[in-house]
Amino acid sequence: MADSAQAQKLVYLVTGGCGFLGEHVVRMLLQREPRLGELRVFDLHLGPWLEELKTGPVRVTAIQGDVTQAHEVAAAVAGAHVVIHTAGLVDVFGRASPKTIHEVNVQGTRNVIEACVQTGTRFLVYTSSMEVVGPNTKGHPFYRGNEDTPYEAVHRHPYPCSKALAEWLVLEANGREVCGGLPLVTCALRPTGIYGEGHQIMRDFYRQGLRLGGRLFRAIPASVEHGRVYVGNVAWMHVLAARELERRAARMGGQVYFCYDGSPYKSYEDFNMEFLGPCGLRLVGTRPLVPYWLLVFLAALNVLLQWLLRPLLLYAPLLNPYTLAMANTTFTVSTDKAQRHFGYEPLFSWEDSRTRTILWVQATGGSAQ
Ligand SMILES: NC(=O)C1=CN([C@@H]2O[C@H](COP(=O)(O)OP(=O)(O)OC[C@H]3O[C@@H](n4cnc5c(N)ncnc54)[C@H](O)[C@@H]3O)[C@@H](O)[C@H]2O)C=CC1
Ligand SMILES: C[C@H](CCCC(C)(C)O)[C@H]1CC[C@H]2[C@@H]3[C@H](O)CC4=CC(=O)CC[C@]4(C)[C@H]3CC[C@]12C
Repeated sequence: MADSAQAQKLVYLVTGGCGFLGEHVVRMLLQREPRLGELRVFDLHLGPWLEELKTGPVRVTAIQGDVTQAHEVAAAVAGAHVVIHTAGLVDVFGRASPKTIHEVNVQGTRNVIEACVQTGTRFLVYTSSMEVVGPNTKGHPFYRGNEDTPYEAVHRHPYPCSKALAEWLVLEANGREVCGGLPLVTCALRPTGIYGEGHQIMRDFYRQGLRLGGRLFRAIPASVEHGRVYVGNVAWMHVLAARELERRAARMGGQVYFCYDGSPYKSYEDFNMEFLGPCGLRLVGTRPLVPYWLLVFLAALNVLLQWLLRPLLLYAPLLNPYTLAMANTTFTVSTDKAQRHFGYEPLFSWEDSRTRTILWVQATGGSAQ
């Protein structure tokens, strides 16, 4: 009895813990992981909100660091039981160079794996992405697919290339002997497009709509389905996967899981309107108002402008050939693998997820926060 009361307190490390998803993972761990003794939050940029967490019963350690620096990662990992590696450079707009994206997403992940091996940390959950699968460069639809659905995953863009390589490294590391002689257990979670409180792009669309007099203009056919998942459920899935990796190592080790919940299948724009509509915006047009060839032209023009303006300023609009292809290609998942392997059920219903997101857009959408 004394044993269970004093059950081992665990040290968790969350890389990228101050990002959009990372903050939700941090807060979820504090709320829902009873065995948590210390929570290390590692990020290039630490958020001021971390301070308020330091007053609770769990020791919260903020570590400002860079995943590309192996020694900084090793110092943060040393003594941790579990690592949740969400840090990443999410850039599909040409803000960062391909080299930087590779360094952060691939070398950063390699550093995390090597740190686990060197310091004896046995459990690693990696935040991968739907993008390691697709949409591919050929624009093939992936319609309600699962982890075993055959799909030609071909990428050229630096972001999906980096995520695919990093995911491969993580899965390949499963079973490696860590310091102390025990095997490393890893798995990768693949969110589709995440939404919820803190989602910058949602706020950008809201502000754009306000500037356009409360309207957004349909650019993508309503029939194109784009997979979305609520950030709270993605965070919960990370917490649960991290918890269950030890108990279900044989089943979960080296596995990939799409992140899913009850969010409806809709086009990217119609889905956003679920939140932006109640905030007073409307989507004009039942069909795209701009012909597709013109969007393709404008996307190509944006690439040219980005290149021409680079010496003067960073021009990185939302529309480019890659984002257009992403929004214009059906990619949705339908799976229960996480439920079967580690008992995942979404923590937030669609109604909750929607309400929480609407309240957040209303509260912060028009402000500079
Ligand atoms: N936002 C989305 O829809 C999706 C995101 N993902 C993945 O989820 C993870 C988190 O993404 P978001 O929260 O959306 O992005 P984010 O940009 O809000 O968070 C990433 C965090 O990583 C940190 N970071 C970046 N470079 C770093 C470095 N060199 N060293 C230490 N920390 C560094 C950033 O400061 C940031 O706090 C990423 O790995 C991303 O690839 C996967 C699927 C969908
Ligand atoms: C910004 C895109 C929408 C632009 C619409 C247009 C061209 C008409 O203005 C977004 C469409 C799809 C998004 C991506 C998708 O949800 C999957 C992602 C997974 C990740 O791992 C990171 C984020 C993202 C690449 C996401 C980024 C924005 C879109 C391209």
